[in-house]
Amino acid sequence: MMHDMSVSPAAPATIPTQPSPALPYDALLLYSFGGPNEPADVVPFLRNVTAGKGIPDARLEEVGEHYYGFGGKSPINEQNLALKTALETELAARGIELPVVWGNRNWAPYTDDAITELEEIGAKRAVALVTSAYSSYSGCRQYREDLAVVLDKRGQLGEEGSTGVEFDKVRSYFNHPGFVEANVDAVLDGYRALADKGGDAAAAKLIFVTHSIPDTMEAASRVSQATYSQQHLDVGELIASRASAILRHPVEWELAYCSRSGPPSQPWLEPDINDLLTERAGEGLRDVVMAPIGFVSDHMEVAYDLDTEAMATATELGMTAVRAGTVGTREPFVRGLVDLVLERAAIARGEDVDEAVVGTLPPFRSVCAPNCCLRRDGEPSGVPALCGSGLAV
Ligand SMILES: CC1=C(CCC(=O)O)c2cc3nc(cc4[nH]c(cc5[nH]c(cc1n2)c(C)c5CCC(=O)O)c(CCC(=O)O)c4C)C(CCC(=O)O)=C3C
Ligand SMILES: [Fe+2]
Repeated sequence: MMHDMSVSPAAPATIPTQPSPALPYDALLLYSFGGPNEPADVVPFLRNVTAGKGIPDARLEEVGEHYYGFGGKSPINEQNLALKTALETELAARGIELPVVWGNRNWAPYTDDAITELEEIGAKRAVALVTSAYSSYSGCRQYREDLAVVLDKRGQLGEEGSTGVEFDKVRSYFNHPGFVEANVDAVLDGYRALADKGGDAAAAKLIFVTHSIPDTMEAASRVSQATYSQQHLDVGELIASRASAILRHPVEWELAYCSRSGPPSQPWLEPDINDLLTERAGEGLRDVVMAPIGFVSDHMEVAYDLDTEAMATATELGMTAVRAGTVGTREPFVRGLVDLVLERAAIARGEDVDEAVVGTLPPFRSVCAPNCCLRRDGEPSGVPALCGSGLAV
């Protein structure tokens, strides 16, 4: 394996590999959601996120309070900077020259800022790495649409796609070995933390948590081989069975959701983590490890919905609960992301690639299908999207 430095003598990191394994790409776009840095950012950030989404004002005020409770600052930006540094370090260690540019859909540095930076460094063809592991409108297509919308505003969207910097995207990576391995490590740390807290690890339930989405978005996400929830269930089984093998006791697990929004009349994926804790406590469950596999780092949803709200619920119910970490900058995750970038590059070069994958689902598409991950089934978004087979909506 390329990353196994033990098999080759130490080489200076400055010697470029010829030809670069990242070709045809000359830059990596670390593409994320964004979040506020200070109280004055909160309302404009929420406006950016919710433009035209029909989220009730009451929900927005409530979410605003979550941010104000943390000084108006989301942890997400610092975490993305840490991931950027980790990616740069991993690329340098492998002798790969590929500048990393960071951009967000909803806060500075915006997509537009990132494209400007790409132009400034002379990039012609970038590969986008989105900070969402699972495929759905929110975690995939919305990023692809944002690229097209921003290029259009810059006067750089032609019939065939970008007339400026070109973009491809790394596939949804929830079932890549690096992501799964890092989550197994995080879950094992969670079980250790539970034991430290006096919990009964052998009797504990492992509850995976992810962001809820509307049922309609879930249904539309199936276009790419398996729906959003099925993707979680597939890696959940894998993470739990691997953790169980290492812990040497059975690990029972379930999937729960957090951060529901939208009007109450609109069905979203359930059970909510708080409802599930309440129900299981009623059945006698005392010990819980919550593992937020739906998030790649400790976003506000993790800091508020899990560490604050769900923890309070668990405490009220008399449970011993811990929250496992997110993959963050864990070594297997970062290594896996760089492997994925090189895999995407090989696909772009037209090579026959053996895509690394774990679980029962196939590797997700690197080039999205025309109707992939629409917002709602059968309803074309009306917005062109990059990184697919054509600009078709
Ligand atoms: C699947 C999914 C992910 C996981 C994948 C990924 O990681 O990308 C995710 C991530 C995130 N969501 C975030 C924040 C928000 N999401 C909102 C609203 C929504 N999210 C949705 C889905 C998802 N969202 C959906 C279907 C909506 C309804 C509106 C719509 O249909 O689009 C709202 C509006 C208020 C509210 O309703 O809560 C906010 C403020 C932040 C930043 C956190 C921080 O600051 O640390 C992050 C990383
Ligand atoms: Fe969200």
